[in-house]
This record gives sequence, C-alpha cells and structure tokens, in this order.
Amino acid sequence: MVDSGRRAEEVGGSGLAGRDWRRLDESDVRVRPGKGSRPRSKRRPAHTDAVAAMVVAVDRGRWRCAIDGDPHRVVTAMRARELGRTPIVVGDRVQLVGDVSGRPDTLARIVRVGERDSVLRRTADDTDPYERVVVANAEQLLIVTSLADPAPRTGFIDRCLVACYTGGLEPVLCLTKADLAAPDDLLDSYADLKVPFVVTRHDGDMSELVDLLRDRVSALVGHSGVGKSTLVNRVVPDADLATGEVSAIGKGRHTSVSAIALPLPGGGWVVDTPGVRSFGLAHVTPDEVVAAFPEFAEAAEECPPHCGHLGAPDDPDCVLDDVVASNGARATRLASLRRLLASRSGTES
Ligand SMILES: Nc1nc2c(ncn2[C@@H]2O[C@H](COP(=O)(O)OP(=O)(O)OP(=O)(O)O)[C@@H](O)[C@H]2O)c(=O)[nH]1
Ligand SMILES: [Zn+2]
Repeated sequence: MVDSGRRAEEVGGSGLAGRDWRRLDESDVRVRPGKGSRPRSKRRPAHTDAVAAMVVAVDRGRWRCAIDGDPHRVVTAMRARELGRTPIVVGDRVQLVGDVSGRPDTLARIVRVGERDSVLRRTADDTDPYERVVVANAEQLLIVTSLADPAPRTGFIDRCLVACYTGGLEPVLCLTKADLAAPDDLLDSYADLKVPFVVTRHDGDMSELVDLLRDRVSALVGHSGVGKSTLVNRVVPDADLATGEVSAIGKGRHTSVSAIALPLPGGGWVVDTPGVRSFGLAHVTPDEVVAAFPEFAEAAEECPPHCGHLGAPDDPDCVLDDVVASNGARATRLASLRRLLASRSGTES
C-alpha cells in the first residue's frame, strides 16, 4: 500500500511545468487516515500558537529548523503524528509547536508543512529506487562547473537546466577556476538560453557572487573537484563550524546529510547538496521542458500526441521546425531546446 507521504511526494512530482505541485495545498500533504482504534476528531488542532521556521538540515527523523529563518534560532524538531510520513526536506517552510526554546535536549514538533515554490529532486539510485525532493523552495540553483581540471561537462549542465525549468528554480552558471581557462566557449553554448552566469577564481574577487546570493535561498550543485567547497568557504566564513551548528542533531552521532542550508553573513542561505550528483528527471515530459521556451510552447500543442519534439528522425512530424521556418524563431534556440530534451534521457550525471 502506498502511504500518504509517498503519495504526496509523487503528486508533487507529476509535472512541475504544469505546476501541479502548486495545487498541492497543506491539507493534501498532511492528511493521513488514522488507523488505530482511537476515535479521531475530524477537526485538526488549530495550533494558533505555532511559529514559522525553515528546515535547514534533516537527519534520521529529526529536523533542524531556523525560527523565522533566523540562523541564530535553530531548534531540533520531530514530525507531529498527524503528518504521517509527509516528506519534509531542507528549505521547507514549516510551523512548529511545543518547546521552541532550542535548549539542549528539547524537541519542537512540526505540525504543518507549507506549499512549495520550487523543488529539486535527486535521481533514484541503487540504494533508493525513488526520486526524492532534496531541496524545497530554493529560488536559484548555482550550477558549479570548473572551466578546467576537471573540464566542463555540458551534459551535466543541461540536465541541471532541465531540473531548474521543471522544478521552478532559476539557474545560474557558476564557472570556477577562471585562472586556468577562459569561459567564452562554454558561455557561447548557453548564450541562447540566456542563463545568468558568474565567473570566479580562487584568487579573485567574490563580490559578484556574494551579491547574487544575498537574501536568497540558493542551492549549489557540482561535481567533485570543481571547487564547490572552496566557494562555500569563501562565501560562508567558518563553513565547517556552521555545518556543525546547523546539523547538530544527535549528540556525538555521525550525521549523514543529503542537503544542508548554511547561513550567509549578509542574509540568505546557500544549500549545499553533498552526494547529490544527478537530478530526478525520469518524470519530466518533453512538454514540460518546452514550456520553458515561450516561442515554442504554444506551437508544440499542434504536434502529434506523444511527440518528443526532437525532430527527424525521432519525431519527423514535430511542428517546431515550422516555427523556425515560418515564424522567425531562432534555429539556435530550437537546437538548444532539443539538446536539453535529449539530455533528459542521458546517462551523464
Ligand atoms: N586553479 C584553481 N584551482 C582551484 C580553484 N578553486 C578550487 N581549486 C582547487 O581545486 C581543487 C578542488 O577544490 P574543492 O573546493 O575541494 O572542490 P570540491 O568541488 O568541493 O570537491 P569535493 O570536495 O571533492 O566535493 C582543490 O585543489 C582547490 O584548491 C580556482 O579557482 N583555481
Ligand atoms: Zn513536437
């Protein structure tokens, strides 16, 4: 049997470009029929005294939550019984009751999970066959790629872009190690997509990046060796300390986290995603990707059913070529769109 938490997550995943997840209101995610013999009141407790918080770390059934988004008021919480197995991830906006003092050995209770503005899913893997949301409500995704050593992987970038366009995040290319190679060629391949970018080097000025991150919640992804830790350490002074403070859930226990929100000194959060190397795109449909391209979205409705929009030979009757031929849409934009569509099924992570 499928429990309600799983169902809520699957509903959320059934087509973000169609914004299905926006229809998921709190009553959808929290209801779980009681199966005990104890009669339950239909009315849920109102929890009028609940306080708002943002989830900053998750570890084995405990959530660290920053009250009112204040990094100095982080408390540990459990999930209220009435929420069943509702997934609660880093970035979720929650309501807390109980002991919200944050003193040692106290535990608050999460009684409500807010609607999500965006979701970033990690791909299913051998240890877990489900795509799961790893970060909620991030406004932007910083795609950290080194210009050399290791060389950029455009397949990875393309898959990140699809995850952004279908998950409701703004992509930002963060190109590191500019002391080793110039960014021009790489930027050329993304010029048509108008992806914002920032170029960094370890001996350079970080103010552009700092400005970009200020007062926003930004998720960060990147392969090993691209300089992600170097970056985090520069924008979050004492990042290691902050990691300890934010994720201090169990006493002396080894914590394994798949995402963690670190506070920026000037306001805002960066959500690091150690261990997340690829994104759940299995449920993303071609139409959801096309939806991110205004000049093609409407025409795509005239395509044959189940058109993958790749053009010949895969989709010989795709009408998007006509849009280029007759409506003056840019051929390079269509090429970019098709590259993203193709990356969905790619194995490169
Ligand atoms: N030349 C050059 N090297 C850099 C730059 N930024 C980071 N590095 C080096 O690249 C290597 C990897 O940097 P990290 O910050 O550890 O990379 P990471 O992406 O966090 O990698 P993992 O820790 O494996 O996830 C280190 O040897 C850094 O010193 C840069 O701008 N230029
Ligand atoms: Zn088509």
